[in-house]
Amino acid sequence: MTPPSLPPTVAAHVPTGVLIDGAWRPASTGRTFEVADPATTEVLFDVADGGEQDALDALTAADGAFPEWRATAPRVRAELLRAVFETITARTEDIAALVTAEGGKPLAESRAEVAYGADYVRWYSEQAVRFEGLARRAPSGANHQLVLRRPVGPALLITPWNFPIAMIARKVAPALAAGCTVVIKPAQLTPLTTAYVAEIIREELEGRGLPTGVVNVVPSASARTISGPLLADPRLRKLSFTGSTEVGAALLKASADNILRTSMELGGNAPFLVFEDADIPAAVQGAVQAKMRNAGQTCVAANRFLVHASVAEEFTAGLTEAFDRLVVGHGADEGTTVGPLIESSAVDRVEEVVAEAVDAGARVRIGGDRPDRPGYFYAPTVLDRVSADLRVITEETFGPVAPVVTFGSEDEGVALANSTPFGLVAYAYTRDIARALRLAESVDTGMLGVNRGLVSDASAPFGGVKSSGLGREGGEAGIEEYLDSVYVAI
Ligand SMILES: O=CCCC(=O)O
Repeated sequence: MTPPSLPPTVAAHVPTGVLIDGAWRPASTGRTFEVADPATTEVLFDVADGGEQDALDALTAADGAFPEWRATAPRVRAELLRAVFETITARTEDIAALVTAEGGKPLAESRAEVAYGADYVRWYSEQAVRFEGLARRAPSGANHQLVLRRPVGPALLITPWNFPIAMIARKVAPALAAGCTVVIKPAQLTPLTTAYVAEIIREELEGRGLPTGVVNVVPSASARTISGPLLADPRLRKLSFTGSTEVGAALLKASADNILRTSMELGGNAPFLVFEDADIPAAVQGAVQAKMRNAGQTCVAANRFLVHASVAEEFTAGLTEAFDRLVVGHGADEGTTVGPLIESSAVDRVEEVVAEAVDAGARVRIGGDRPDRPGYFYAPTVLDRVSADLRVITEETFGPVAPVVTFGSEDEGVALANSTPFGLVAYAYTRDIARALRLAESVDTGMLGVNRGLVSDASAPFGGVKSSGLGREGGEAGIEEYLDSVYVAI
């Protein structure tokens, strides 16, 4: 069934099987699972529910293709990725419609995500020919040292539902550029965009006579059914995962037996600090961007607004007015600026943490309820008088809720910012550059936005510290995750 949000011309080109060694086929289980539009709850597609046999077949294909793929000239890999970038960019409208249909985000955001995802592919097409090695005389003078780089091997890429093109692009592009082959396990809730992009890569591989097993895709309703046998198989050499800290920790344990290389992009609890010297209208604008991208469902979403007491009312009133101007609706409707949450349980959770805050004395400045319409919506919400020990502050809300907590000094603000096991991103608004540099030293974070509500950039190292993960995606660092060093003493 194709709802109006997904043009039939796009729907006709979405593969719904498993992709193994260059061919789409039904799952070996004979089962399918449903993918629905979160704005209407209508079912879009039945997708192959891959099982253990599909996972192992995909790894066999990736392992079989690896020797030939790693031996291709870097320029060949670069040109393949460049062609994929061009095709994704040319098909922006189709892919954006798909992102909106399965994930709910407004079309303008989906277009931005397509450009962001394509940018990873372009960046790694450029990096594919620029691996850094080393040649030098040993300090003893007795010999020379060469350090060569080579791909780690077949990689399992497990992606989340909230950015179905950007998250796969930033894993698959550096993997392919490095010479690795891959098995992709897309998110159960949004597997369609990944399948569409994988088909673009498959066509390019086939058209250039390159090994067809380089990219394999196994959708499944059970992530563990796919990851379990693959992590236990010594042919797999690398795991890259984006998702919750809880699942990431379990995957790290499962990766230990085969000593896998791992990259983990996990949960966050981003503080958004507004100091007394901040440009408040700019801070409000940045806050809307940092909070409301994908209706608050991003790992880099500002989760806690920590505001100096002297500017708290001006900031909170400005944020309330800005939220009042947002338009909640179906992402494909003209004018929508906030789409639905991904599923019913996500709305239940947001409702629960807001109710807990209100019971504890928080004040609802705007929102605080579900709009009266079908689909998984929650109203953009601003809360103030919030105590810092409530779940709306201590846990990642993953919804359109902005709780405001006040502080009295820079030290107190930093202490509040650091009072979490997470450290993915932080945002700070201040006119004082010395303070901004102090924050870069004192806030526990992998990324810091200074007077900016968005840090994501294909050419920059994205990743966190503490329970927010291991490794970096994007930039020069991203390809390192897929490369080993070989030191040669001559
Ligand atoms: O949700 C995680 C990734 C978001 C981003 O790359 O900006």
